[in-house]
Amino acid sequence: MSETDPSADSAPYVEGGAFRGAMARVASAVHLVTTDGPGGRAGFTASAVCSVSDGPPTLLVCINRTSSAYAAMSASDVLCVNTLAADQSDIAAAFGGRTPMETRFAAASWTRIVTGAPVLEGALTAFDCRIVGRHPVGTHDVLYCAVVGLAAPGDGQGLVYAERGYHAVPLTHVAPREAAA
Ligand SMILES: NC(=O)C1=CN([C@@H]2O[C@H](COP(=O)(O)OP(=O)(O)OC[C@H]3O[C@@H](n4cnc5c(N)ncnc54)[C@H](O)[C@@H]3O)[C@@H](O)[C@H]2O)C=CC1
Ligand SMILES: Cc1cc2nc3c(=O)[nH]c(=O)nc-3n(C[C@H](O)[C@H](O)[C@H](O)COP(=O)(O)O)c2cc1C
Repeated sequence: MSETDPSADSAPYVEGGAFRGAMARVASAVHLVTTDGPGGRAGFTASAVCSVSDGPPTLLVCINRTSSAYAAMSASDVLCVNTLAADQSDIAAAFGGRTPMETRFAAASWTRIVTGAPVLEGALTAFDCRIVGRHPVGTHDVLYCAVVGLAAPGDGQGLVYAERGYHAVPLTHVAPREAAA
């Protein structure tokens, strides 16, 4: 474990509930992170996904070690980040917990491209990845993912999660004041 130790610093962590309350204000894209490997087929809904670098193309994914998908993700070298479209909140809910894995996957159609990880048909876009690093931080593991395949991006609207609910991205362009002048 290589967490920052707050006792080595003057400021302790804020309380977890206050942190989650603040994070509820932060709108995030919604993804299904899926795998298929020695631990079987598994997937979970994730908002903690981030682009790390384009050289080489790398994403990070954060997974709670209590997740029912954790054992399969740990046993696998591959995963796919399937970014959801606005009309896919039902499948986000299905992969968001307390649903058996086979029921989750039965809720949609799947394909495979490079690694064999499940690629969601109709996703806004999908990043097929090899897992190249794992780093525990608190309750979660951060997975570093080399992007080795892309599914053709759809032309729909994106799905975002904010204020504890799902919303469509209207893509209303807002120009900074100086750019508009
Ligand atoms: N990064 C994660 O692990 C996330 C987990 N969730 C799960 O979904 C449940 C419902 O979430 P909400 O309805 O949004 O209400 P909430 O009040 O539990 O969470 C509000 C926000 O805090 C963050 N968050 C929640 N749980 C977290 C966790 N364990 N680790 C890191 N960040 C976390 C997320 O940004 C979330 O949107 C959560 O209790 C959690 O189990 C939801 C979003 C992100
Ligand atoms: C919108 C949303 C975003 C989520 N983001 C994450 C995430 O980034 N990482 C994570 O480990 N769990 C995340 N979760 C929670 C998992 O999808 C899932 O609920 C959790 O792993 C427990 O599921 P289980 O019943 O399969 O154990 C999120 C849930 C929702 C609804």
